[in-house]
Amino acid sequence: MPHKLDFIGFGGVGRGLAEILLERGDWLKETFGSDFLVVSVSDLYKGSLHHPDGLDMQKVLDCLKKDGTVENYPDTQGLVRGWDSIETITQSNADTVIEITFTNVETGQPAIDHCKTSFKAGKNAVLTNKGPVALAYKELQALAQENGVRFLFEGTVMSGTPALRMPLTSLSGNRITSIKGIMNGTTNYMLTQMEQGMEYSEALKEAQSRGYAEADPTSDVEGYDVLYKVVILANVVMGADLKKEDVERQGITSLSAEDMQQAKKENKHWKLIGRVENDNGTIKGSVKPELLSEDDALANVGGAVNAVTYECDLSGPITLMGAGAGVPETGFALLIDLINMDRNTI
Ligand SMILES: NC(=O)C1=CN([C@@H]2O[C@H](COP(=O)(O)OP(=O)(O)OC[C@H]3O[C@@H](n4cnc5c(N)ncnc54)[C@H](OP(=O)(O)O)[C@@H]3O)[C@@H](O)[C@H]2O)C=CC1
Ligand SMILES: N[C@@H](CC=O)C(=O)O
Repeated sequence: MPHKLDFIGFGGVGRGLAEILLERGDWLKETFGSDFLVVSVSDLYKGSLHHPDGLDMQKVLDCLKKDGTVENYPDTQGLVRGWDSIETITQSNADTVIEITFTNVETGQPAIDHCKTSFKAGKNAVLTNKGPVALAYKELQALAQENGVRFLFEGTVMSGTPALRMPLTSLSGNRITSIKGIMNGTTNYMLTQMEQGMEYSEALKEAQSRGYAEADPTSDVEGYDVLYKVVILANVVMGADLKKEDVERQGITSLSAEDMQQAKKENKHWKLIGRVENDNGTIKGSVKPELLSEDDALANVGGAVNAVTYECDLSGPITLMGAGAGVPETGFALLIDLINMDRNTI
């Protein structure tokens, strides 16, 4: 039986996963026994399609490329058009909802409701949307468990780089006492370009065109995106109950290309650093630009690459480095959750 998927939201990340499934669907079936079938795509402005026997995703992508919407997807018997996100989740025959709408840094909505509706309908939810995990992790995890379904979200921190699964699996048995890292691809890309002389606004435009930035890039440059990742790491990896209001936050908007170049002359680099620290039993989080000297492991992490160090009491510090954002990379994060779901592993 195929593993049937609803795509709720269909922007860059949705396209990333769709392209991966088209390119290596047969291989995934042969290698892992995972047979993924997209039965719905529901996007606010691009439109909505559902077919219980599956959509032709090449045709969906072709329509989007040509028209920017799925309106001209060919009619076939059984095709349903126009369902909104909630109708799709409640009425489709999918097993799993892929929640890839924008991250709302104020309320986490409508994604929190998308997750709740999925669980109550007996569907798993896999997301890269940080809102539900940062604001309602415990409640959603409990609801998923109550309904016997899975809640997976590897791509919420560092896209396809396993910043959550690695500490939760390979580092287990350690006490992780602190986490520190560069956790935003957009700003790290911008700071790297600004070090080379590019102006702030040009660097932001490039990061947006490469698919790294949030729908509203204020979230990236003002540090909200990293704040959410800090809360997720604290609560999911360190078992804390950190709230977004508890986290000190400062973004990169006060840094200019001149600041970056001046620092470089002194063999230093400005980086936007997220931290989670255990301060005598109280877990604290912060986000702010820090001036790192060359001997710091994070100083030369450039472009959209991110890196995070987990301070572990048994294994010592372990640093993970890889893509922090990007279309295929984040599509892959969804894929790895889906494969682990099929294997019944975390
Ligand atoms: N891009 C990246 O590198 C990474 C992104 N993420 C997260 O993944 C998620 C998706 O990112 P990305 O694809 O880049 O973002 P995009 O902004 O490209 O896509 C989000 C899509 O969701 C749609 N949408 C918004 N609200 C609704 C709704 N209520 N119902 C249906 N569709 C809706 C938007 O519609 P429209 O535009 O048509 O209005 C848009 O097409 C975000 O939450 C982001 O934070 C996480 C890690 C990395
Ligand atoms: N906008 C984010 C995307 C991933 O979470 C970033 O730039 O890191």
